[in-house]
Amino acid sequence: SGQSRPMRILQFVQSAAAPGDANSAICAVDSYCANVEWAMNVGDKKGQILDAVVLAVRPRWVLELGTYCGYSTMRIARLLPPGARLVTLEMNQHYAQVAKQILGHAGLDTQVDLLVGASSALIPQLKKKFEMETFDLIFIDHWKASYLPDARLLEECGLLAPGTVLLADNVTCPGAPDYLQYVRNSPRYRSEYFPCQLEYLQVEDGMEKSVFLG
Ligand SMILES: C[C@H](C[C@H]1O[C@@H](n2cnc3c(N)ncnc32)[C@H](O)[C@@H]1O)NC(=O)c1cc(-c2ccc(F)cc2)cc(O)c1O
Ligand SMILES: [Mg+2]
Repeated sequence: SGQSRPMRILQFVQSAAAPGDANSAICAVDSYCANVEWAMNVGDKKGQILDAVVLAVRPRWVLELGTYCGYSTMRIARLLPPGARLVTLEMNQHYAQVAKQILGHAGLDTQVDLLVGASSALIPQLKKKFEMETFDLIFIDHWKASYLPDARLLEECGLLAPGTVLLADNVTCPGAPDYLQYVRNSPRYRSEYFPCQLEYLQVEDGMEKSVFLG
């Protein structure tokens, strides 16, 4: 049932997770994707690394590139301090619609602004749209070939401040070699690799945490 994988995930969350309970919605997605069908959520192992970074940064402004079904969106939003905002960008209208409903079920839609469109078109509009200056944390999890051009675009748009943390998923699998080479060799970043496993599988993956130095 459910004409798409995201729809099937949504239906399972709606049936299995307690409304308003973010942790039960996160558990429901992980349970479905670990036992029924794989999906490209960051998952619980890498998700714990994401959680630790969010808690360490205590961000006022967070940007997520690549919402998909909203799994990592939930993980971040549930840990935000009061008044903090999470802006998440998703270019696929159907995925965005599913994510909106999953976030609503989890009771997390008030902290989150979900924009539908390509990151390269939306990033230049963010300062004006949200009347903000810079992001404290950026979670990068969209097309792997877009990681580097979008990191450069964020720099050019003045959306990074000294101390801004960029956390990138999948730097090993599927991989983002040009992005890794850039953040590891640029004097403008201090970069650190967190080895992990690909979501729901025994395949090696990892996340790269890069602090912008200005
Ligand atoms: C790219 C996707 C995540 C989402 O990103 C949105 N998106 C794209 N480009 C843009 C943009 N330019 N602006 C806004 N949104 C944008 C899209 O529509 C997807 O919903 N993620 C992945 O492809 C992904 C794939 C794998 C994976 C690993 C091993 C395999 F054998 C097969 C796949 C694992 C992961 O952990 C991923 O994250
Ligand atoms: Mg990913």
